[in-house]
Amino acid sequence: MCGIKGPDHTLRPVLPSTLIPLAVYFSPMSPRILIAYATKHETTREIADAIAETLKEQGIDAEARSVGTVDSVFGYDGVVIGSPIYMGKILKEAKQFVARFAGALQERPTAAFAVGMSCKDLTDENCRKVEKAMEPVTGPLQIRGEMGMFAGRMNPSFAPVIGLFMRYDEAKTEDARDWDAIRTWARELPGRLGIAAV
Ligand SMILES: Cc1cc2nc3c(=O)[nH]c(=O)nc-3n(C[C@H](O)[C@H](O)[C@H](O)COP(=O)(O)O)c2cc1C
Repeated sequence: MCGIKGPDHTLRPVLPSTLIPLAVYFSPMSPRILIAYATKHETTREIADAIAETLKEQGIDAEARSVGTVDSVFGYDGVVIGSPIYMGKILKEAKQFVARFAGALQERPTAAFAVGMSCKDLTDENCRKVEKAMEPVTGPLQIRGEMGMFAGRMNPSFAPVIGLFMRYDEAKTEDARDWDAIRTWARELPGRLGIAAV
């Protein structure tokens, strides 16, 4: 084989410069996954960041972005949509994201996760409430595999008025995020989306 010695003393093949753009075009690229999140108090953003980091460890080109900053989902091989739940509903920004990109989202594999204090105790009733809240995402899209249901973070400052009407255990300061559960779910995402790392 024709080759030159690289600085690390391994043989490197020589490509005529005219073929380099072709080689770049055909070289395997890392699959790209978008984690599009809505948030009011950053809890869900931090979860989306942890999911992106976990995917990157698997060789996936993952990007966590607030739903409002996404102009297009073209170029992504899969999309994950995450929202916190407030008063039994997901944030309107998450609904708007799904409505805005519905066509393109239906053409690519999608996964979803919800964040809420009810996810601390996933009884059948709480699961049903979370599933109901996520219907604006799961209804129009073919969500792959199990939806992530992650306990969030609570602070009375999140709800200065409504907080007065919450039970003490619902309104107290608490970070109930289970990072192991979040990372385990994220590690299973490529399989769920049918995307293989290169
Ligand atoms: C006013 C208020 C209402 C909430 N309602 C719900 C709810 O209906 N179900 C639930 O599971 N969690 C509920 N939560 C908890 C939030 O989902 C939790 O604080 C979440 O971590 C917030 O995420 P964010 O920081 O990304 O906005 C509520 C929190 C507040 C402050």
